[in-house]
Amino acid sequence: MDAPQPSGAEASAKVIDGKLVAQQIREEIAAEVSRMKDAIGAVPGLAVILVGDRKDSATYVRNKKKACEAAGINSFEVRLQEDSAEAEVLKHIAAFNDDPAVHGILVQLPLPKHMNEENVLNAVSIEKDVDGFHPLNIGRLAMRGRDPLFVPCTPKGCIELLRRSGVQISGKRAVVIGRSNIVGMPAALLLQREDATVTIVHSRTKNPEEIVKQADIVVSAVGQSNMVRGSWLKPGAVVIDVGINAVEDASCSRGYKLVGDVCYEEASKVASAVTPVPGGVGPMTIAMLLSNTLASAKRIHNFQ
Ligand SMILES: Nc1nc2c(c(=O)[nH]1)N[C@@H](CN(C=O)c1ccc(C(=O)N[C@@H](CCC(=O)O)C(=O)O)cc1)CN2
Ligand SMILES: [Mg+2]
Repeated sequence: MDAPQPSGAEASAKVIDGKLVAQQIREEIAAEVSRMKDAIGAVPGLAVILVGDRKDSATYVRNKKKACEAAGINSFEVRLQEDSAEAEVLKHIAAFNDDPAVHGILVQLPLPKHMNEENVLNAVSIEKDVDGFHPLNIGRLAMRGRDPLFVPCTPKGCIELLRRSGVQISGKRAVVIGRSNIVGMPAALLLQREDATVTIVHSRTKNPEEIVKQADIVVSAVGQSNMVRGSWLKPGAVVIDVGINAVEDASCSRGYKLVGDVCYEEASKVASAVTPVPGGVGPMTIAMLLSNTLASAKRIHNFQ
């Protein structure tokens, strides 16, 4: 899409409906899982390890399990107490690495502070690393001519949303705001692999708004509500808002509402397309996890 360029105050960006796209992808995956089961009798399996009692993590894990069920994917779950030893997590990872019914393993993040995230992520077999967080998979993402076995789900979801919305990436200027290991860095690498010219803006960047203003595609993943203003955006830019920030709102039954990093009202007057929060990138994360799990099972069973 070489987007129409909204200019006046009335202009309204296209809403990129991540919930709808994710649902379509989940249906495609369910059909593939069924085709695989019918053809070779094998069903993809996802193992999830959850440590501690964070409510948000428990919700994400529950939603992953439900999504697996709906797609016909088997799921296995291990829940450990907050004060469990790191060795306990490593023991479960080793067992899942050896289990032929398991094609994907993920450890829900963040881990409790006393655990070394790097040790834990390194322990997942790269062949089952459906979160794409193993350093070998991330390293391959960063290299030309090398392909990772898996790509992290949220950044993969951003690219898939752009692709399915008809947004051309090749040759465009992309700015990624934020440099986290799970979103910002892999998103920048993926955009670069799609032949965008990529700049990363981070907490030490001087005049971030001037850099963001040059972007045809903006991916924001910082976790600061309404940080990116309409005035930061180039008219016609495509905005992918990865931030999920809770802000107090007494009119909501749970006492807060979720907003993104981008001031949505302002952005929708300047951008050509924008993802909402909630209902934008978030649902794509789980759809991409199912996609990686199916791909892993197909790879392991040599099924096309
Ligand atoms: N091992 C991992 N840990 C974490 C990941 C990950 O990909 N792998 N990502 C996030 C959490 N996450 C999945 O784990 C996740 C976040 C958000 C959503 C989502 O659908 N969000 C909804 C809003 C949900 C709500 O109402 O609270 C949306 O944006 O519309 C799905 C998955 C950190 N940890
Ligand atoms: Mg950051």
